[in-house]
Amino acid sequence: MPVPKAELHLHIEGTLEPELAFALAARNGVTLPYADTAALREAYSFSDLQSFLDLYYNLMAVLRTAEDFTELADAYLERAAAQGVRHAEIFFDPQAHTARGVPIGTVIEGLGASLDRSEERYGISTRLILCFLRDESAESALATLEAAKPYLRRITGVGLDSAEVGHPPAKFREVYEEAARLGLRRVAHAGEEGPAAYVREALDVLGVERIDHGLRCMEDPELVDRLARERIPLTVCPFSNVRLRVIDTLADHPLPAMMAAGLLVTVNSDDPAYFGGYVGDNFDGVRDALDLDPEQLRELARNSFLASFLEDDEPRRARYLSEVEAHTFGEG
Ligand SMILES: Nc1ncnc2[nH]cnc12
Ligand SMILES: [Zn+2]
Repeated sequence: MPVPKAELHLHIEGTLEPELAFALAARNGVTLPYADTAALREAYSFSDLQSFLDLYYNLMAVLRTAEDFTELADAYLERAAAQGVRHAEIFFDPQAHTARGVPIGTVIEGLGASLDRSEERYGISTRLILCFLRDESAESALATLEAAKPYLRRITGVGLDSAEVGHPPAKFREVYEEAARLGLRRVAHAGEEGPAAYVREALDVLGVERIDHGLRCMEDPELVDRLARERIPLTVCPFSNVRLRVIDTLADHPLPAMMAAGLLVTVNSDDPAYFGGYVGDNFDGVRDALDLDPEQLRELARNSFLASFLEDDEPRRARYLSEVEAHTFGEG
């Protein structure tokens, strides 16, 4: 049995498996530039973040109706449940859909229909985090937040993703200020390909409560001390880091060094359909490649709930944490 865990860094569009992509393409009359699922899978060889993003955005063309988004989320939740996920805080990229003429309401209500029955069907509590594309303009991010206002009851927080280098967090100061005024939680990708300075800026200028990835903080010991002291969670994605060539191999991953430095790190899957595994696979991968012992794995699982946005339901968080403490580690 896999250890109970929360997944806090998961792009729902990154769970689009080739089989579902082809099924949706057929249903929606979209032609994909790949002969079949095997040919598509062969394209999953990336040289960096941008080479992945190009394919990731192109494949979204198959997502058109609310039902498509519902099916996408259902498929993720079913897989996540099988890997021990009890709570999921799910990113989505509205601008990638509105740019193709899919209304934001279609996206949010489609995802929402799946999330509404997630607990009952899959035993997973959920939150939704709206991400701004940092390679689009600040004005576009503001317009996206404005368009999301009728749906805010479904949205817990905002995030920042897409091509990092050259798009520093400060570009989005205004939209994060507005998100804070609306009572939204704030996170941002930083220090994935971009420098440690972007991590600092996300904290100081955007007021984020969690850093997504954050790996490159390790180049700045003062920043590491601060992140540890302030208990700022880092949502690390080991398979993603290897596939996007942020690190060479899993055995080189700084995860153990991050834990030893006292950082509140969590393990996540990022875009599991593209990077070779879901969150339980990432746990197994780091366990094997980095020789993590059961107490380290328990710490990672515990951290996932401590770092989650469950402040509105502390009894639930306490229940999940006691499941972690009661877990017996065997092979998983
Ligand atoms: N790993 C990642 N980094 C930045 N943007 C993303 N969008 C989806 N996955 C991403
Ligand atoms: Zn990500």
